[in-house]
Amino acid sequence: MGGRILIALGGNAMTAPDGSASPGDQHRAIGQAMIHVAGLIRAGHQVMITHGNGPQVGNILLKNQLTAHVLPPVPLDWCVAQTQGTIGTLIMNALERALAPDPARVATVVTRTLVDRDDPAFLDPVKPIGQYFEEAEARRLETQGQTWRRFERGWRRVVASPEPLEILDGSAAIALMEAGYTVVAAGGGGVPVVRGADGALNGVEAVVDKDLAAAVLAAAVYATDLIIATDVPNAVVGYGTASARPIEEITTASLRELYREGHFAGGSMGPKVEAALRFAENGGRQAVITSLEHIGDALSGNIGTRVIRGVER
Ligand SMILES: NC(=O)OP(=O)(O)O
Repeated sequence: MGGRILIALGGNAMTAPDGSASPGDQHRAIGQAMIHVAGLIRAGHQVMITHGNGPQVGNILLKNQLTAHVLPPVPLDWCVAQTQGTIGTLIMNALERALAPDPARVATVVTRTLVDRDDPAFLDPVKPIGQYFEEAEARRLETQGQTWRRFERGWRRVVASPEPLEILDGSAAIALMEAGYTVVAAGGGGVPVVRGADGALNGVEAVVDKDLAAAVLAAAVYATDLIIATDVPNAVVGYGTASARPIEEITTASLRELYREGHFAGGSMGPKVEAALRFAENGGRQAVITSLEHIGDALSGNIGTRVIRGVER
């Protein structure tokens, strides 16, 4: 029997290479991703899956806006919950297909993530969601109170992304896993909620970063390994420069130093590196950042950026 592995699936596992998220694109990408996940399950690992939702939640929000004249718009936390249901369903179908003819037990847990109402992130939206637009359209939507930022590929809406403090439904995920299910949990970073003075939970308008939520989930479910699947085989030092080099095995101390030096872009590799560091610093056996097609081999020791706790000797 192998370890208990949490796999965090990035956008390329759920959308086309250009980031478009049509139903066909999502079926194809998830179907491909689950072939790799099935390899880990067949190798005897207990697998839990979490996933992003940036393109999907942005699309739902846009539909809200376009239909506001006929239907009451729903809050952003509801949109996140919808993406957990849709993407969870696609993952369950695709994983069962990938494991056939072996029997598969797969379940998705609608998962809430506790955040702090006073998190300064609510005043500084940085999380990109949805599709890329031309500047003119972004500027027009800004006049309606939205925040947009320019990225390499165009303009994208950004929303608040508070720190995940606790995965509130981690115990349900563990119970299902111990009953033999492959569990999908904390999709899209989890549905963000805050606790009121009376102890009651309420949703808030935000999208939690799925990699940072994955680090919290991994600790909550006692995962031995965290695999962060993305679209590049390794994190890179000096990305975009002549001296760029891929990072292979690295200690938390060395990677933390590179992180402080600003080698990893916010909103892309930055949160993945931070999540890997948090997991390994808090006692996880190893965190691996690698491309989707390599996740089946990610535990063999020669693939991706492998973060292990410790300092260089
Ligand atoms: N919630 C989230 O971080 O999703 P993406 O990884 O798709 O941006």
